[in-house]
Amino acid sequence: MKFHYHLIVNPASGGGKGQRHSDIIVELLKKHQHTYTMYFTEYQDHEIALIDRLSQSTLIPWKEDQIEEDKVFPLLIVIGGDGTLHQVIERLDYLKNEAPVAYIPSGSGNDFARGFGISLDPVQAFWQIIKAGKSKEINIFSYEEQISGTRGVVVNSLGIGIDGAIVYQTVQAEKKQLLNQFFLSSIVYILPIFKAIFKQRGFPVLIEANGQTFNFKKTFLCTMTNHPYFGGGIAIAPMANSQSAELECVVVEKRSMLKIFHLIFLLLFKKQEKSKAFVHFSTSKVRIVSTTQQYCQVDGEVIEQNAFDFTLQPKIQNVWFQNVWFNMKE
Ligand SMILES: Nc1ncnc2c1ncn2[C@@H]1O[C@H](COP(=O)(O)OP(=O)(O)OP(=O)(O)O)[C@@H](O)[C@H]1O
Repeated sequence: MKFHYHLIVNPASGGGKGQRHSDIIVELLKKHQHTYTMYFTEYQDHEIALIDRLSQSTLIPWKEDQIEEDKVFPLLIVIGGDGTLHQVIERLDYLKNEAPVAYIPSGSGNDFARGFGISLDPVQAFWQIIKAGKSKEINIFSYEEQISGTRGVVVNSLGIGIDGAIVYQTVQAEKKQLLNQFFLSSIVYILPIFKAIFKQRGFPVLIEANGQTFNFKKTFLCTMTNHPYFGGGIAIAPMANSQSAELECVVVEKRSMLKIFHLIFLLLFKKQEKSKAFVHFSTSKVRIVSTTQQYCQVDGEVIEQNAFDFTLQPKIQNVWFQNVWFNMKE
């Protein structure tokens, strides 16, 4: 079987990492005499139009029993951050196209790559794709939200409360920074986190899972994830297993500020289970009802303040990578 690689590149991801990584990958493709076509995203959500076009004309599911020596399989490779990958996978899901997706992580957070064992080094990630040789299935999850009538997929995590508020405050700070060239960029990322933490009030959440109903009166964070990482490598759920078809549901209740900062400290050492404010459980399906106006994040993108009634369950995604790393330099 031969391959033709179709590369969707978000050059702006990771502050230009997408462009730099795509240059490296193109060099490798040329050197190893692979054929390829490049598609650069030029504006926000451009991935959707590109997937629509490729889905109609090119992308097909991988069928193990239809492999032929002289046939060429069109393999999609995404070069971008978690947001780009989310957009691509969500659109393929919407179009019911089961084509496999390969991925070169090039964002600032790269939680999907950390969670599923893809190297953050583009050369290593390239060989994880080339050496894979076939499509495989992983577990991500899908959601339906009753109040807005929306549905979609989650490749990393979906959270209501403080994580949504931090993403919101960070986006606002980034917008302001564009107007103020002299602002220190590291402060731009630290200040919104503190602002969100101090502003976040405890809020009621109802969770239905595993045939039980849980009522949390003063929720600070309520996050569903299928692997350990969120927020750019923070192991919010170290117990989550990316190989299992279960979701990990994490709830933190608001106590005093001192207890919140103690929990953040424990989090840095993956010892959060020592805190009584930290609750977690695994489930194959979950409903989360939050009746007050809260921010929500889906794979690091913010949903404006609202009430939410989410139902989430695992979903199979076809991917093209081996989670074995290769000692290849180029
Ligand atoms: N050329 C572009 N300019 C600006 N935004 C773009 C462009 N191409 C795609 N986008 C948008 O960028 C967002 C995704 O960014 P992405 O998450 O991949 O990078 P990141 O934010 O740097 O990484 P991470 O999520 O890992 O922190 C999507 O909303 C996508 O539509």
